[in-house]
Amino acid sequence: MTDTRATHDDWAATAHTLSQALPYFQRYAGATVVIKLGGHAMGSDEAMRSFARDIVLMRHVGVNPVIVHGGGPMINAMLKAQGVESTFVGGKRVTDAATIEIVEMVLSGLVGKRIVQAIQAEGGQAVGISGKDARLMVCEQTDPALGFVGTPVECNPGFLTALQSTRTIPVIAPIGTGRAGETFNVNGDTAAGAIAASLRADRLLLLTDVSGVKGEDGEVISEITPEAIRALTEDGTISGGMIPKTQTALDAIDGGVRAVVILDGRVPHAALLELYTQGGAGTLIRGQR
Ligand SMILES: Nc1ncnc2c1ncn2[C@@H]1O[C@H](COP(=O)(O)OP(=O)(O)O)[C@@H](O)[C@H]1O
Ligand SMILES: CC(=O)N[C@@H](CCC(=O)OP(=O)(O)O)C(=O)O
Repeated sequence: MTDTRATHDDWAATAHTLSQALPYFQRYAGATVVIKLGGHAMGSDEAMRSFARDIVLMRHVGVNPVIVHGGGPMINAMLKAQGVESTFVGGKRVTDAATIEIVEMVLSGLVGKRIVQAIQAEGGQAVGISGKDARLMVCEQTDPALGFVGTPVECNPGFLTALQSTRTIPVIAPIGTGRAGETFNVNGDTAAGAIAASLRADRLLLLTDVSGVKGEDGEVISEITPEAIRALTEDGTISGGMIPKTQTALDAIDGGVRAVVILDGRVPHAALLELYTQGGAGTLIRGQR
């Protein structure tokens, strides 16, 4: 008897939570939300299942989710198996001709398809593409010293909105094409920012393995201004892999994205918490619109 009561109370709590989410469901119905899933945030099969389920739920309540993924640790493992060591400059991998082939194989072939399969296992429809497909991300070389690393200069948002009209969730690997048909390695955060700006997205969520941008005291900053980002980068508080993330946030906002959030993708249901509850965590960078 007591057990039945407890279960009933649990259900009542679940129903209450769902009911509380109504204003958020209404706010984000029809919104475009670009979610960047970093390699460090991907984790176990169970974490991937949970992420995929959340994305399918978002789709069902009217959000247009666009996934852009990373896969740095997976690329490192494959390069190591081939006896190749990578170096990073400002959070970007120095990419020679042999490395770009492995990067493309790992991102488009392995990581992207794993996410597609996970979404489809939860009942969604997803398609794995890279910035080469439909000229989604045309790039210029970022810096000759980085080799085949590209900066997106032109996107194809019309192709993504066409996918949205069939409720298909794009899963995008950060590989770009050059105007002369070269293949470029694009930092996952940079790619997500360019795509979010081209769509004038309502939200860009950068899911990583830290709880947000940390200040000098090591505490997460819940909301940060572009000026503070510049100051913390200059004094070295923001370093390594956090540089492309914060730079992406600034570029995305300049490009018309409403808001960017940098948050911990290892927290279960991180994206749902951010969109559908008051308990959204991480660091918010607000745009102008
Ligand atoms: N000020 C900072 N606040 C938080 N993380 C920082 C900061 N400066 C550097 N970092 C580093 O940035 C890392 C996130 O970047 P990265 O490893 O490239 O993530 P991902 O694989 O998710 O793209 C964190 O794990 C942390 O070590
Ligand atoms: C140019 C560049 O650095 N490209 C990245 C692309 C993958 C990525 O960004 O992965 P995470 O998001 O997991 O870090 C790389 O080669 O690692």
